[in-house]
Amino acid sequence: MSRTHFKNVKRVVVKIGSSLLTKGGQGLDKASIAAWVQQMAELRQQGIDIVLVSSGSVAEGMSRLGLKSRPKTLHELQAAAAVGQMGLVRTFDDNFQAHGLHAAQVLLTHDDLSDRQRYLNARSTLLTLLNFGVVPVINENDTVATEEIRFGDNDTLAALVANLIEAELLIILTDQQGLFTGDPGLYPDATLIPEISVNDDRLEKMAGDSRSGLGRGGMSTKVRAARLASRSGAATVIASGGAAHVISTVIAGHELGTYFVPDIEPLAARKRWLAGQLQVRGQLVLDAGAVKVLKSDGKSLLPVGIKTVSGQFERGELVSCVDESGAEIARGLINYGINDARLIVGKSSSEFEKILGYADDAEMIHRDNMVLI
Ligand SMILES: Nc1ncnc2c1ncn2[C@@H]1O[C@H](COP(=O)(O)OP(=O)(O)O)[C@@H](O)[C@H]1O
Ligand SMILES: N[C@@H](CCC(=O)OP(=O)(O)O)C(=O)O
Repeated sequence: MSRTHFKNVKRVVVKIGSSLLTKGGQGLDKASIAAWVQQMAELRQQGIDIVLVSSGSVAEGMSRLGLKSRPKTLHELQAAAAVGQMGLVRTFDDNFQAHGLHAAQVLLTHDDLSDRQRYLNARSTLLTLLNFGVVPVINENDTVATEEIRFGDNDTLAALVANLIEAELLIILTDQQGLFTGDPGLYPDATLIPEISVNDDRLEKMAGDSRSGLGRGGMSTKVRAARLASRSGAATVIASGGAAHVISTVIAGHELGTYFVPDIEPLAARKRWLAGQLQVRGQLVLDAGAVKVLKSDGKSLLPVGIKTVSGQFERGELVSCVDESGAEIARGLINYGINDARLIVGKSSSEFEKILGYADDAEMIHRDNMVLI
């Protein structure tokens, strides 16, 4: 897909980072917000579905509470987020109303998307809002999210939302012009990359962390988000929120920021949901034969090809499969809890009944419940 296709997109996710929204921690940047909303409103009025993923609740809460630096403890962060989210939604609501549009607040935790039923519910609610012509404004539900159930950063949340609603384009607005060959704050000679494949091995090395003290992700989570989004075929553009008419310019297909080309085979819907799971409960080390049948033959994983298992998991939970060098090959929902899995690794299915006292699935992970990495 080239940038010229962006002119025809029907569904877009726009993610705006904390550093942009809050003028480096000085309170919400209302002029910029008005400009972004105007561009989104124009697109909405042309019939394009727009979903906004907005960070900034913690940063705005810090500003309202007079906190000089991002709180360190979870309860302070959660309190700041609760205060700041009020300002955030009010500002977006006022701005969308000024264009005759309704916004809707949607707060999500990772738990909401890891449970298949809730995932499907979130999807139908978002699609219903879009059918009503509403602009959903999504953020992580910071006040209740514990480490266990959080996305961790809104770049990942935005990518999972793009997967959820099958958006064709994810636009990530940040305080840089796009992805540079290195963090421009640390490497002044770094140059902007206008276009790169989501498969390019150099991405990891180039993208670093956040240094603003306001945001959480940095460029590394944005790159990961571009990869995640590509699993449902979505293209990603990372661009500067400060560039004039940034959203409209990207959609018009002009060269701006970094375009991540989604040149991978998109995954089927259920596998996409699997690939978006973040809480990995255990690890299986596979022998070379098992790695081969998974990768090239598209088969299920049998216990006989597993060397060791580790972690704490129940039947149905997500585990990661690695080769003997530790490289991740696949992820999937396992058919046995850790205690039983330990007993049957390396064994053939004809022995399970004798070992476990019952005969169950022959596969450790069925192909339908597995996604290759
Ligand atoms: N290769 C890179 N190119 C551009 N920015 C980078 C790179 N590596 C790290 N960064 C850092 O990522 C920051 C953007 O991420 P972040 O602070 O999380 O912003 P946001 O609040 O928009 O999510 C930049 O300000 C920069 O310091
Ligand atoms: N939910 C948090 C998001 C924090 C976050 O990911 O920030 P950023 O890296 O700026 O997108 C908030 O609203 O403050």
